[in-house]
Amino acid sequence: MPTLSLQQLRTRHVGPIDLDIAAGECVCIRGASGSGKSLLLRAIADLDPHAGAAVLDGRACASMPGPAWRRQVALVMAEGQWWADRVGEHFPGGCTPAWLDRLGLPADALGWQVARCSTGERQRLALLRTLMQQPAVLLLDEPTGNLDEDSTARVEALLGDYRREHAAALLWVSHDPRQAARVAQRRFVLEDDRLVEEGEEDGGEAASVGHARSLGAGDAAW
Ligand SMILES: Nc1ncnc2c1ncn2[C@@H]1O[C@H](COP(=O)(O)OP(=O)(O)OP(=O)(O)O)[C@@H](O)[C@H]1O
Repeated sequence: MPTLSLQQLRTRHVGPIDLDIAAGECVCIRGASGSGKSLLLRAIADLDPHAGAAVLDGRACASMPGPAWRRQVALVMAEGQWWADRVGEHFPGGCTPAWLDRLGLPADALGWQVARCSTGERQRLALLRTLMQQPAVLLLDEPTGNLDEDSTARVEALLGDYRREHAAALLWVSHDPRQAARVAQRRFVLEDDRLVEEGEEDGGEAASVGHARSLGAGDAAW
């Protein structure tokens, strides 16, 4: 059974989409600016109007309250949302220095005022905050969009470890085809309101509409 299953999912701009993402699999979506990638992630997180169904381990989104769904199917937006002044107030369970260090953040970062954080610091802290909740699915909206090369590598490595250690399903929106090739087992482009699967590295043509196969043994390990 896939971890996340999108069944005839339609948003204002996209669909219907059928897509299964297996436990431990990363699927990347690229597409032109304005093609509807963020709206698709927001619909899966049940934050925007949509038709069709999103199903987590056999349980439909519609069968549970939105906050409970989003604890398991977590949307990570570029800079996150911040409701308190101090960074640490957004980490109710705390965060060890080791986790902060993995993203190149100092041990005292939880004591910072949110207002002083740079865009890239907010992006990394928002990601860490979400990982602390240990969601089964991560909906990642350009998670390295504001980051330099070193921080991008750190985020990619951390998310790779999280995916493997938690058998998490990742749906990763990126504008960078090289990043998509590095991090994802399957890659799609959002074109003409539908997901078109990209061909393999041997130059194969874009293959199919977003009906998914599950991650199989021997798929690329990242
Ligand atoms: N609340 C809204 N009402 C009407 N249209 C909207 C709304 N929110 C977004 N849109 C439009 O929907 C389209 C898709 O937006 P979306 O943010 O999903 O694009 P995107 O593919 O993520 O783009 P980018 O790569 O630039 O982030 C855009 O044309 C946007 O203007």
